[in-house]
Amino acid sequence: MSSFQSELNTGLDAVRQAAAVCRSVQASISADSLEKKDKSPVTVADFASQALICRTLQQTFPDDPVIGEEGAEELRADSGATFLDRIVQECGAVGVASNGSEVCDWIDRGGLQEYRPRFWTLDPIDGTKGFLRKDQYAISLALIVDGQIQVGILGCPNMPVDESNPDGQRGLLAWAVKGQGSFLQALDAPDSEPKKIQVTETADSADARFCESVESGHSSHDWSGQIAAKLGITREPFRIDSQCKYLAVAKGDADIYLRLPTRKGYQEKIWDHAGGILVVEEAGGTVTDIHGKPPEFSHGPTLAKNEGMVVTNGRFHDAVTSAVAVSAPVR
Ligand SMILES: Nc1ncnc2c1ncn2[C@@H]1O[C@H](COP(=O)(O)O)[C@@H](O)[C@H]1OP(=O)(O)O
Ligand SMILES: [Mg+2]
Ligand SMILES: [Mg+2]
Ligand SMILES: [Mg+2]
Repeated sequence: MSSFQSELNTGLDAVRQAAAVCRSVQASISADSLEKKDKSPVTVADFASQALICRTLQQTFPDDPVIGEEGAEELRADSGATFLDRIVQECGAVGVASNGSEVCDWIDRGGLQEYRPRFWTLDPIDGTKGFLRKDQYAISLALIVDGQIQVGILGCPNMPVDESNPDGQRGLLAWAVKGQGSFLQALDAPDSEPKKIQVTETADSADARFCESVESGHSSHDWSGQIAAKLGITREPFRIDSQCKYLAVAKGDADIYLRLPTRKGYQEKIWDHAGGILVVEEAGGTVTDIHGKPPEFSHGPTLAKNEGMVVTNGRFHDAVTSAVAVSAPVR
């Protein structure tokens, strides 16, 4: 078996199962809970997704630690009992019978806080705001060995299977193993032939389409506007939530993804990037932080030595980081 095949297959199974839970919970969000800005659906889905993925990883790789976004502390408190019941129910709905204490133990398998030579990192729902708006979100899982991302997986349950038909079938699963390319499959067609994906061949940055966060609190829209002007970009930004932006670049729907810090001192979390980065790099793209430095996955849960992120198809990466530098606001 070629390298990391077992890790990849286990990760793909885990992400498919988590996607089923996320979809079922997202479908239950009512207009009423949207109106009330009720955050409980995303809380239930976040925890259930992390529980199921950590459970699957534990079964196949019992010695592998996980740096996951969530922890079960609040669920173990008396005030968490109602949530915990709902999470147990959601796990049951995808065929995983459990009880509250098991679910909490699975979630807390994601509690590694420091660097290890081999670990997984998991964002059980990336883009919680998109999830609540019934829009885009991602499930991101990656395996890091000696500081290098070796396996990256993105589950994107709401991404259109055919970009030209946004109202058609939805749900994509993308993955990459280092050195083996990036692949894409419809989430609901696990037996279909995976399609190799490639970034665009756009050579002039002025022709580029860039994507960025919907939320201006997560990535500065003012700054990206100035960068676009410097690069001569006239196309409107493609705003989507979550690591779906990495997928958009990897499969050629966009040429650039900018993540620009809104304040000094924010440390990006490794689970917000690891899965997406490998999928872009193996599709031929380039990823650095805003200073042109490669992301460093050897400092625990955050990218402590990096700031923001710049993702391109690799044709004009230095021009983009230069435009970022010359237009940097005083922070
Ligand atoms: N101040 C912030 N700056 C950057 N990212 C943030 C900030 N606050 C939350 N996030 C995280 O940004 C990501 C969403 O980014 P985007 O806006 O591109 O969809 C999520 O990982 C979200 O966490 P979460 O995983 O809880 O949703
Ligand atoms: Mg996230
Ligand atoms: Mg998250
Ligand atoms: Mg969160």
